[in-house]
Amino acid sequence: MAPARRDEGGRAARRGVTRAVLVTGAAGQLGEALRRAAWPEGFAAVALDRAALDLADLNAIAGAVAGRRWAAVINAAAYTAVDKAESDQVAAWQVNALAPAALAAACASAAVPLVQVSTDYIFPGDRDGAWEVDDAAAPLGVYGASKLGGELAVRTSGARHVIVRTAWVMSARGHNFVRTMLRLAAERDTLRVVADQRGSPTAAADLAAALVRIAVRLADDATAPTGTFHFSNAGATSWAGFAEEIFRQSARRGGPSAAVTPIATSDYPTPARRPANSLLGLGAIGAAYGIHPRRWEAALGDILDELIGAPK
Ligand SMILES: NC(=O)C1=CN([C@@H]2O[C@H](COP(=O)(O)OP(=O)(O)OC[C@H]3O[C@@H](n4cnc5c(N)ncnc54)[C@H](OP(=O)(O)O)[C@@H]3O)[C@@H](O)[C@H]2O)C=CC1
Ligand SMILES: Cc1cn([C@H]2C[C@H](O)[C@@H](COP(=O)(O)OP(=O)(O)O[C@H]3O[C@@H](C)C(=O)[C@@H](O)[C@H]3O)O2)c(=O)[nH]c1=O
Ligand SMILES: [Mg+2]
Repeated sequence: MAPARRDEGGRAARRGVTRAVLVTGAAGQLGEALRRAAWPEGFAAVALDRAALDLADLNAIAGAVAGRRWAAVINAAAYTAVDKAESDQVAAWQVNALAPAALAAACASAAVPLVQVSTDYIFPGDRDGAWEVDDAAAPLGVYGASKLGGELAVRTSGARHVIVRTAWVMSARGHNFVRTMLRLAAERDTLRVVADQRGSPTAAADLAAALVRIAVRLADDATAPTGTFHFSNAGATSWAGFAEEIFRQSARRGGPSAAVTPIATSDYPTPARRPANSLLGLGAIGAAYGIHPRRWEAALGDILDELIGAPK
């Protein structure tokens, strides 16, 4: 348990009360990481997967929030299939915008703070430099647009809230670029990967630790900072640079690797357009919450330790 949090959690623990935080999307990368995260003494995650709470069911959402005195709610569920969303708009908006609207309305009624997770893909990506929390959003695709709809619903709900935008989430489990690259490398010697889209890979575990800190602070402190923040691991790369680092670190551990041929986005046609630059400015979350993420290469190392083993 995190010693820094003993005071807040300790009071509840002494009273024998566990303060429960409702987590949606329990089976996703972030939901799993929130379940495994180190919660401070006195706090526990109650993580619900789709079978336990289907976000397509707005009445079920209202019932889940009203059914218990939650310390906070973290919405880790989302429709994350970026390309499929282009031809499946209603489903994407249902999960990414209407469900957060229903969660936020229920949180507002129950006076429960809400942590909503959003994405770098709400930005157009059409200039260099990091995107700051108050920069104008202009999503290029349905996924980003639906996630922006979710932000707006939460922001206007009256619920005390924090919206955390993140990027390029990776984990030893679930669907992500690291696992895709390792799988493809086992089948091919050379992979073509786009080199003109830049961003920051982010370990689900690191994001989860930041969200735990934020949710606990919101639960404990009525003056905790609210609003919109960014969290990614530190540093920037392209998808091609990311792939090269995956294979460099995988090879060091005796895992699969492949040569990476850098290509242009125009040579890798996909249904959804993606931002060319989606770097997120981390100043706001550092100033408000004292959260200063480590570099993405180190976070990737932990994931490969888990997937492959320690470096030889
Ligand atoms: N993955 C990424 O690269 C990025 C993610 N984000 C955001 O981070 C958050 C977490 O994403 P991540 O964990 O990576 O995503 P995943 O795709 O790994 O997990 C999303 C989870 O949401 C669940 N879900 C989808 N639809 C419903 C529904 N109708 N009812 C209940 N649950 C549902 C899925 O359930 P099931 O398993 O049953 O399909 C899945 O377990 C999301 O808000 C996402 O938009 C932001 C930037 C990057
Ligand atoms: C598999 C593959 C992908 N690519 C390209 C396609 C795309 O431009 C880029 C990344 O592809 P992916 O489909 O893995 O990533 P994508 O689904 O776009 O990932 C996004 O997911 C959502 C949920 C987010 O919120 C974003 O932050 C981001 O993480 O790599 C290649 O160039 N070569 C390849 O072999
Ligand atoms: Mg994808």
